[in-house]
Amino acid sequence: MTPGLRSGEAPVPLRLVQNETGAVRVDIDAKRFGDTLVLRDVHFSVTRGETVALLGPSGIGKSTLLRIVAGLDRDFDGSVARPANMAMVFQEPTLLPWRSALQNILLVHPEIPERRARAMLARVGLSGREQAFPRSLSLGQQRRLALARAFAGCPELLIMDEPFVSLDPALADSMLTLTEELIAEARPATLFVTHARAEADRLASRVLELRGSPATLSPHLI
Ligand SMILES: Nc1ncnc2c1ncn2[C@@H]1O[C@H](COP(=O)(O)OP(=O)(O)OP(=O)(O)O)[C@@H](O)[C@H]1O
Repeated sequence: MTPGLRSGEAPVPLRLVQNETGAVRVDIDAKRFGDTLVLRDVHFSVTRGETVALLGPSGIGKSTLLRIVAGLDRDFDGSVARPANMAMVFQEPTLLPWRSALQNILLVHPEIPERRARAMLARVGLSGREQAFPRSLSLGQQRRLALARAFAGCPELLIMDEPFVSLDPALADSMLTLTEELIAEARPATLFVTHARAEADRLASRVLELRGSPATLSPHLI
């Protein structure tokens, strides 16, 4: 029997389909690494304009879940329906070191006009730094550039993996405010991982928590 299924149920074919509504539908029956079952019966949706925080202890499977939702890991039992236009923000800014701030946006979004890339840089407070290389930017500026790049393509789905971790409190606060504003403008379906309950309470309209071994979802209303 396919793992994660109850007796009598038909196996769900592995598929990753495009969702035209801008919403995300996640149905993970099982995710294994080798013989180890990491995720079991993880089912949830995120609608367009909704921000959902994903909490859980270290090593429980949060990043694994994000990678499945993003389509980076297709080796699981179940299905994910998501919009095609997606952006990801990681703990590290993951910028191209030998490209200018402007090129870091345009190379990822060849479809947008240069004026939009410049406008996004201005929107995140990097006006005048268009030709700067990432290493000449402060960590806060690099994170702002990563946000500008994520939002430049008007994503329908935004996935963030601990985007504010290891920032000093003042910088984390200003990044949170900027992210809140950008999300309010673009209204993507947003799913983000955090260890900080305060971040979840501030940004998210709903909190999901992974618990147990193998991990499954325990929903919380806030
Ligand atoms: N590529 C892999 N191969 C084998 N095991 C893996 C792989 N990636 C993750 N794991 C294991 O899967 C489990 C979940 O890992 P994951 O990184 O998703 O946890 P996490 O909740 O994001 O942790 P953290 O909060 O520390 O980042 C862990 O036990 C990890 O060791």
